[in-house]
Amino acid sequence: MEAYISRKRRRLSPEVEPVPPKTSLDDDGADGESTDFKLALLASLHPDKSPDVLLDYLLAYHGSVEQVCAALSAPARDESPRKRPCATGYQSSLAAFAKTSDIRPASVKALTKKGKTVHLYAPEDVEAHTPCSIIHNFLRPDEADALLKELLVEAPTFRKDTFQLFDKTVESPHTMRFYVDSSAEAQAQKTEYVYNGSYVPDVMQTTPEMLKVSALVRETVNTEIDRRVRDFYPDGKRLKLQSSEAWKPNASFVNCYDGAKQSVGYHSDQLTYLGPRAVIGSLSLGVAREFRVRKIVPQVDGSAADTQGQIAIHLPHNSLLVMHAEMQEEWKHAVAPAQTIEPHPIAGNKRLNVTYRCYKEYLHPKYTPRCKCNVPAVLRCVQKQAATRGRYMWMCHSGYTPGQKGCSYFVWAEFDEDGRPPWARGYECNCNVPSQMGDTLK
Ligand SMILES: O=C(O)CCC(=O)C(=O)O
Ligand SMILES: [Fe+2]
Repeated sequence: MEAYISRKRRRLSPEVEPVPPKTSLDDDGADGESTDFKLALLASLHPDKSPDVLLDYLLAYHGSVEQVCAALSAPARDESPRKRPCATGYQSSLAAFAKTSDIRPASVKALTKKGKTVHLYAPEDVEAHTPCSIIHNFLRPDEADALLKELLVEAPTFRKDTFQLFDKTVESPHTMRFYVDSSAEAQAQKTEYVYNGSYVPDVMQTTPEMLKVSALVRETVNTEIDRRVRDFYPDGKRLKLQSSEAWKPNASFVNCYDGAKQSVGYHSDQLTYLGPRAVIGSLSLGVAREFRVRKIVPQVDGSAADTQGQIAIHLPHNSLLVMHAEMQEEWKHAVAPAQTIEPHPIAGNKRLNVTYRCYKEYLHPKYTPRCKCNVPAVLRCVQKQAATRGRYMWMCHSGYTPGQKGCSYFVWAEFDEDGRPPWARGYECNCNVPSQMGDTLK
């Protein structure tokens, strides 16, 4: 359902984003050396330091052996690096190297450089350096196992997401299914909601364990949103266009990754039915995998974008990752293929993932603009082009899928401070702020 596979885009109009430059972020970096090699080098230079300590330094200095050596040779610091936390046996924390106030996202310096991957394990590092927060051991072990078992029964009938790219049918390298909370809603989804220009025939009603867990996810995600706003956002206020209503999941994509090679390419989730500044609660079960995120760097005058590297967040069994309101518009995420995986006692080689989402009634396709092909338009946010970055547009679904027949329909989208469109109940005209869309929406 999501635009999982990275691809070049055809240019629609000067207002729409240009073709992004191709990037390769899966290697070990511009200097070409692996972390193991760097650790071996550091160990030979600093035989008095344990590999754990050297790894912490390497992470803190973005993989630069030179900077680690300089730091280790400098006179002793007052605050020596904190002992590694040991919740999962392999966790490391960057927090020992920076005061908390220095690493709030508002002031954070780029943690990564182009071509580098920084691995984060500790919740305090994840929330300081990415738009996500993570809760390990989220459910009681028996609850997590019950949900996992239920999903393992469902998973063999999941399908690969497909869409048309020129004359080819492209498949995402994992399987999935979409669930909604009632059978009436499942029926409506099949006949009313459009994804990548097509109806989705395979929508199911949320299973009993998923529904039970949904209530727990709801409570925790709302708490996490409040904490994020209070501790991380400017002036402790919600982001502009972020809904002030409580987050209430009513739909979910369930993903299955069977074996190390199954994956999802870099993408942002579609906002068409979630609205601006959407929050998603993503529960991982079974095999632990790496969730990679990278910030989208604005492109000024055709300059090279994507100059930052990526951050890998480790998602063990029974962890809840909250993707906060700044995630979909400003970052991309992926589940990378793994070199090796550790089989899970119940799931074997499979990872199951439930992404709980809040579909907004006012974004039902009966209300949203239709393109000239008479198909409900998709909602997109300009991510790269610096001049229009952060503005939303309704456009023909074909606009982002090369080779798809469609029209060039495009209008800027308008929302009030709460992210509600003009036709929603409670919409408050942002009359005292410049319009999001100019005069284009009829
Ligand atoms: O498997 C995951 O953790 C992420 C899945 C995802 O990105 C999605 O469902 O949109
Ligand atoms: Fe996603």
